[in-house]
Amino acid sequence: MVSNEEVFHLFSMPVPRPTEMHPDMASFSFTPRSIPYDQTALAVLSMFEDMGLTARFRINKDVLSRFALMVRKGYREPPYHNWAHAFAVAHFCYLMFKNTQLLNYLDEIELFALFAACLCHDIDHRGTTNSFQVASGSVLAALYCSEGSVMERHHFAQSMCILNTEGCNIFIDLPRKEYEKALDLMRDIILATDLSHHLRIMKDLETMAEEGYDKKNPRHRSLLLFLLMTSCDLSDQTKNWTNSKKIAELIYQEFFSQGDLEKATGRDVQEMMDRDRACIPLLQIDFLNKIALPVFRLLAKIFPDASEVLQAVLSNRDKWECLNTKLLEMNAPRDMTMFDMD
Ligand SMILES: COc1ccc(Cl)c(-c2nnc3c(C)nc4ccc(C(=O)NCC(C)C)cc4n23)c1
Ligand SMILES: [Mg+2]
Ligand SMILES: [Zn+2]
Repeated sequence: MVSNEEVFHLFSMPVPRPTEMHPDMASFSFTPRSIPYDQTALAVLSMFEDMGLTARFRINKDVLSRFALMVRKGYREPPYHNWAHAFAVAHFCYLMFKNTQLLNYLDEIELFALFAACLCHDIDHRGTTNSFQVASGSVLAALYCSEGSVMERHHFAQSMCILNTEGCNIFIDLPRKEYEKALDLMRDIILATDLSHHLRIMKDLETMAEEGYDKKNPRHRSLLLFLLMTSCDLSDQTKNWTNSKKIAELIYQEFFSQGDLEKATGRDVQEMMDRDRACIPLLQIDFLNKIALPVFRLLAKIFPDASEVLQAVLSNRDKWECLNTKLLEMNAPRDMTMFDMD
């Protein structure tokens, strides 16, 4: 639970417009990680306000304050899957609202659920993967491994716990039908953050982009929400090279810590988790080519106003190619030590 002082401190502050917090907060090139941790809760309120969600859904300011603080507190401190990641993910959702005609594609309840899901989507992450949960026989695996998406089911369960906490339910004043819709959307969107789910629907996403988005088609509406969620989840790759490289450093700190644990317990280690075998530039080129670029190509095709983010990802992929060539020429290691170099 968050203290009443914390809630009162946030609740009593006038909510600035996002661009009053940071002049370029509404532009795709803005890096949300440059917002200090102690300003992020106010920034969440500011984005809710600026998207018109507070007014449209009569979200009580002290409930929204308590919700934002509870969600932030629900994150642990692994190198990557922490509150800074969740905040950056939600900020990209806000950028899509500000830079595209998002409400011509989705309705407001879907935007509300998407933004809330972005904030909550990795809550209580331990910095380890679904397969690690199952292999290590964790409590979460015991709870969820029969359905798969172990961590994502836990993130959703934790989110529901917060909504069921006194004074934290931002959906509470919605009419019953909209309330149920919002929670169903939260569930489907958070479960869709499992990359293996994304890989399963890639063909359907491509078909939808080919045919053209049809907002009267419920399947298209769901697919679009999942594409938007994955775009937000990978949005660190749409920023400048410094950001992209820093994110890789954080992710491989997490992956290699898991690999160390797996080695210590005599289990098989995937190459991308093994600090002695992983070649970071090659792994990143592979991830950008096979996962991130297809996502942002689809996003740019459906939202031409977002084309600049695809260019940024292409540029980062090219930077990894250059860096890989340079390290090869220098016969330099391409492991964690590469992050010490510029
Ligand atoms: C959308 O859900 C997630 C969940 C977890 C993570 Cl870490 C990410 C994520 N976000 N940014 C990145 C970057 C820059 N590189 C990554 C390299 C590999 C993988 C990975 O999981 N590879 C195995 C899989 C393809 C079977 C994920 C990477 N990633 C996204
Ligand atoms: Mg996740
Ligand atoms: Zn995430």
